[in-house]
Amino acid sequence: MMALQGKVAVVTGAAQGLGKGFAEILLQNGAKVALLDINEKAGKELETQFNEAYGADRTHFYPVDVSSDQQFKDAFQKILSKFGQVDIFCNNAGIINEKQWEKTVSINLCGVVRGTYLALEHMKKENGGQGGVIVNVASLAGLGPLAQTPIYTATKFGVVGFTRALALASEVANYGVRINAMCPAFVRTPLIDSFNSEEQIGQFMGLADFTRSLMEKFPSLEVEEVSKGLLLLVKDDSLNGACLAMMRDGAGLVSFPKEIPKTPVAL
Ligand SMILES: NC(=O)C1=CN([C@@H]2O[C@H](COP(=O)(O)OP(=O)(O)OC[C@H]3O[C@@H](n4cnc5c(N)ncnc54)[C@H](O)[C@@H]3O)[C@@H](O)[C@H]2O)C=CC1
Ligand SMILES: CCC(=O)/C=C/C=C\C[C@@H](O)/C=C/C=C/C=C\[C@@H](O)CCCC(=O)O
Repeated sequence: MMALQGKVAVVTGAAQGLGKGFAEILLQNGAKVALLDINEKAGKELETQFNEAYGADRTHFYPVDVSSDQQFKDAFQKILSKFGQVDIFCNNAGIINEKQWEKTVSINLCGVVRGTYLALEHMKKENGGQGGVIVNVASLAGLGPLAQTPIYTATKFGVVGFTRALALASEVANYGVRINAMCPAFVRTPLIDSFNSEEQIGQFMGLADFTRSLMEKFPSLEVEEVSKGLLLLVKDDSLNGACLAMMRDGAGLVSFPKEIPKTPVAL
């Protein structure tokens, strides 16, 4: 198991919700944490709160829009200057917006790719790196479709596929970096009310009742529960290419079929 004492972690979308919970559990386990978020006010407030709670200079906030290549790269350089290294990188920032769908793709998928590649270039042994672990936050909607949010679903399937492919590349090329995905069901954060918002859901507002039925089938998790899942994926150094599915009735590592299950058809 990876010891976190003295390790340096980066969490995107850290100002609230799951990212805040992930940052806190990493601090509680001895890591230093760089908080990245587009919400500067909330990020600075959280930096103060965490430094008071866990010790001065254990946390630093960096205002970053993960859809901006330059902002992400600039922040990463500042993090290396301040902390000297990055051992853990959690790509968590994400939105639901089916109307501004290119924005959703740029944040949820492209933002994860940007963060992953920044971390990998720094961590991989062939570049003189010390190795490390990257956790990409997908969703259960990256394993099973959410009818009301086809674009959000597409981005989360993309995060799962990208994470699994890069984990395999890391294994084959011996990068010394583990890359895993988190696939939680509904979690009690501000994001969960998106399905009621015409501004975010647009043409799919009529499917709100279907989502409500799904929320009965998959009752909401608490941030604290999901944060324990993050800690597992970070600490268990046997896990690479793992997808942790998390639902109220329990969590488990997804077993992807070696063969594609199919029903034969006559062509
Ligand atoms: N809440 C839920 O039910 C579930 C959420 N997830 C995923 O977990 C991640 C976090 O979601 P929540 O904490 O629930 O959402 P949230 O809306 O509470 O927090 C998201 C955070 O990301 C930040 N953010 C948004 N756009 C950004 C950008 N362009 N650059 C940097 N930061 C940005 C926001 O300012 C906010 O602090 C997302 O990727 C989401 O898809 C996955 C499964 C379930
Ligand atoms: C409708 C989307 C929305 O507005 C609210 C989303 C809330 C949280 C974010 C999302 O990541 C949660 C996804 C939970 C998905 C749960 C189940 C689906 O994957 C359907 C699985 C298909 C099935 O087995 O029924």
